[in-house]
Amino acid sequence: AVFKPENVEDFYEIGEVLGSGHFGQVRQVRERTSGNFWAGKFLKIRKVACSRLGLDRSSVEREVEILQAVQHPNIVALKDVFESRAEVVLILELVSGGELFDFIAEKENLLETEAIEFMKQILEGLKFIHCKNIAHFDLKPENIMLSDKVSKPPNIKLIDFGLAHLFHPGEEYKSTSGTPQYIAPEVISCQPLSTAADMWSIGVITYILLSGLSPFQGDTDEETLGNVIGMKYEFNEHYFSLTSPMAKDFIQKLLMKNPEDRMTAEECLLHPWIKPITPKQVAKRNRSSINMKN
Ligand SMILES: Cc1ccnnc1
Repeated sequence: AVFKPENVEDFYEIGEVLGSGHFGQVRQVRERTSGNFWAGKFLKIRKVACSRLGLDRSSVEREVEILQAVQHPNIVALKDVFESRAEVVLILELVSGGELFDFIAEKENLLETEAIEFMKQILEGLKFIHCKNIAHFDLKPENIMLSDKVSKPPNIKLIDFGLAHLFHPGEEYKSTSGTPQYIAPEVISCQPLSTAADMWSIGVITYILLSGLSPFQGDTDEETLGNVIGMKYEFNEHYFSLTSPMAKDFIQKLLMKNPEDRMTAEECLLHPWIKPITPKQVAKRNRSSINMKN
């Protein structure tokens, strides 16, 4: 694929840095014709294959293909792509509401019903990409953002598809990238991966959302990875006393060692914690709240 060879600065005024990561930098940009704001993701392309710096051009082409395939209200939209000699710039929808977890931390008390509203949107986005045989493979709180700071309820956007993968029928895919706290056991033990690896990450994210604790985190990455492989986690009564049994059941059905045993995004949306069936269940859920003590 060839991206626009024009100079991105002929069309966009480059603004402040919004974030940076393994890929390069994301900066706010302003479209000169319309005055609208977007996010420019500046990716360094490596000139020689053996260089450690920068990204392989083919991996950038993959990210662009995937973003073009996943147009959904809960997935960050791709508008344009420019390339210069050593850089590719993705022009993305501007997501300016900050990270989900910063939003939770700022609020006083958060009912499980509000946490469920967030989870529903995350799961709708995941259900959409998974039904297209695409896995995100880097789900973590930093990659779950709010579109703005004013919408009620806030609108969730999944960002950073730099590690995402489109599965072709019958293909085996292995990768060891991801963030230790959130990666599934099969990633660590180099087994073939599937969209179920994303569902494990959702289990970890839900556990943290409800308790403020990270289920497998150790003092070092090695310790964390050991805890994930050993399935060593618990619902410490001191942090989970206010959490409903349905919420714990939801998490347990995602933190399963065997990827095939885990709920899919579609099954999560039908789980009683997310989609209560009886008014009694709704009442039980509303009596519980998030533990904001820590
Ligand atoms: C960090 C970021 C990424 C994409 N869009 N807006 C902000």
